Amino acid sequence: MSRIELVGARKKFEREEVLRSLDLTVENGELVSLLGPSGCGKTTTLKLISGLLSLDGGDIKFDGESVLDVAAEKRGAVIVFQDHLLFPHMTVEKNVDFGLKMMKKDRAYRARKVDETLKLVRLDGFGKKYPSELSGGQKQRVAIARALAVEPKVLLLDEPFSNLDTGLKENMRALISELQKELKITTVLVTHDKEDAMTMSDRIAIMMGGELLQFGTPVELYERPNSPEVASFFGDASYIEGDSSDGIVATAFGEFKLDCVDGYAKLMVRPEDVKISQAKAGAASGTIASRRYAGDRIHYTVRSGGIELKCTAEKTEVFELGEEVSVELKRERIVCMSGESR
Ligand SMILES: Nc1ncnc2c1ncn2[C@@H]1O[C@H](COP(=O)(O)OP(=O)(O)OP(=O)(O)O)[C@@H](O)[C@H]1O
Repeated sequence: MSRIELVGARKKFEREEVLRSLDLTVENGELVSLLGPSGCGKTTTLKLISGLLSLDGGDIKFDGESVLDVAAEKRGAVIVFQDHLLFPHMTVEKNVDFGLKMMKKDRAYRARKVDETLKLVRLDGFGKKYPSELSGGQKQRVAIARALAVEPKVLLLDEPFSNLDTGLKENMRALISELQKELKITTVLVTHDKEDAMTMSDRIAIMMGGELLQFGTPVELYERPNSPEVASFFGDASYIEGDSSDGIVATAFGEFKLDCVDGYAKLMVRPEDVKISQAKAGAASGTIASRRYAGDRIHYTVRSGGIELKCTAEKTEVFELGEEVSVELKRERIVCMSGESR
């Protein structure tokens, strides 16, 4: 277990500045996901933590001590890449034993550890097989066993589920979450899948263009995103403009008590927090512009003035295209986007 700190971390490849002063702390035993679009610097960050790449500026600390002068193999951080890179000519056992052998552990210890780790990833009985005899999910588990066998301080996972189909992905997510909690191992997971991030992480770091957009728990990021970019990572959202004065924001859908700076305000609301009902006098209204049946729910868009609001309704709440409806926003769920200008 280690606490990882990136302090003003910078990395350039030729002229491309991939990381611009990244500050990020992963607490002891925490699982943090790095989530962001392709090319935003997630894998680069993992490689910097592991020591496979070196920084152009800033610092990386494990438990408060800089590791910049510590070679990759001495840092105690292992990376599992998406393509799992097992040695094809070695059995599962030998693959898992590889790191232990490098560490010059004695034979009895290695045999016990290989056994123990294969059990941990539910692969007991597979030791004598070769990678070519395994499924994608099993190979991935061998790769994880190989990483865990050396008892790393830090586990770094680079898109570990991207080659797996949905069912297998679920199993792997559950397995990794379980192992991570059981072993209390500080883990950084790189993913571009919001579901991986949401379901597995203690905290999620949203990266874009080499910068951290927001860092927080899954609930914070879903319910209190600090920008439309972050909001859009975790599903649909609608935006309403308004004027803020003394903590009250006036909009076409009513007035809301919100902590926005005075002047122009941009509010975000999730589809499940937009409530539509039969038109009634005195309420804000709109017309149904689209309807999409989704089995257990119905997705609507409601047009009001120049605004389109997305709304997720119960399957029993059936409205017709063009029908006029009343629109109500759940006040406590509205978010004021900071730093937005008209
Ligand atoms: N060794 C390298 N040499 C030159 N450029 C590189 C190198 N490694 C990465 N890059 C560039 O740095 C940028 C960030 O790459 P990185 O692999 O960190 O992104 P990522 O967020 O992990 O993306 P993905 O989700 O596609 O894996 C990309 O533009 C990539 O082309």
